[in-house]
Amino acid sequence: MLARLLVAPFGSAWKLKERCVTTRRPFVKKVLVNLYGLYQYENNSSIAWNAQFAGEPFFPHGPKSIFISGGAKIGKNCVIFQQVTIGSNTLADSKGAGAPVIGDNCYIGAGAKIVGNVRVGDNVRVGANALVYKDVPANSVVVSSPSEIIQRETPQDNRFYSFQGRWVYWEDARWNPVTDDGVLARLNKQF
Ligand SMILES: CC(=O)SCCNC(=O)CCNC(=O)[C@H](O)C(C)(C)COP(=O)(O)OP(=O)(O)OC[C@H]1O[C@@H](n2cnc3c(N)ncnc32)[C@H](O)[C@@H]1OP(=O)(O)O
Repeated sequence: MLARLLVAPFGSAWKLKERCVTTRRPFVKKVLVNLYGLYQYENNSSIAWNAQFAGEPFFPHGPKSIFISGGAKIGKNCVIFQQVTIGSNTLADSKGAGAPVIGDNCYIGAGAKIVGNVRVGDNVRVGANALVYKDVPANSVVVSSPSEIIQRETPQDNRFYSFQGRWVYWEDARWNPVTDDGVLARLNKQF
């Protein structure tokens, strides 16, 4: 809240980020970078002030829980969902050491992780929760493991929970103790 108020005179956090880059005077730069950092902290994000963007991206759910390394380069007109990481690999002897370079018009789904010295071409779709550590050619879609159904036609009893030594279930917007002896016997047998 405080950071949002302090950022308001700059027009937006994005404009503040640009000022962090263009400001030459060291003391002013330090103040701006710290204010920008506070704003990121309040959003549970860390989009580095010196990460290079060819244009302002669109954050459909706001810049929340998004981590982008200072070494990353990102093209114009990109869409970046929440919980995305675009991160550096800083292990000196690693094959993937370096930071991602992402093209124009990319769409990066929620929770995707793009790490290390990878090139993602223009017009790429990165699926939700994808882990990208190898180059992705332009005009492609990249996803990680598909979801797998491991049981079918087996009703799942998701009602009962063990809490502080008692069995409880959630109903009418509150936790209720299990009192049915039959249910209790079954639950105690299982655990
Ligand atoms: C609160 C909120 O709403 S936040 C919004 C969150 N939404 C997102 O993050 C959207 C991210 N988008 C996705 O993940 C999309 O599914 C995309 C971008 C991967 C879809 O790309 P499309 O080119 O349209 O692919 P399409 O839907 O046709 O699916 C192609 C294949 O990928 C699979 N697939 C789709 N998404 C994923 C994924 N995230 N992970 C793994 N596999 C996936 C599909 O099952 C399909 O498999 P099949 O060919 O074996 O049937």
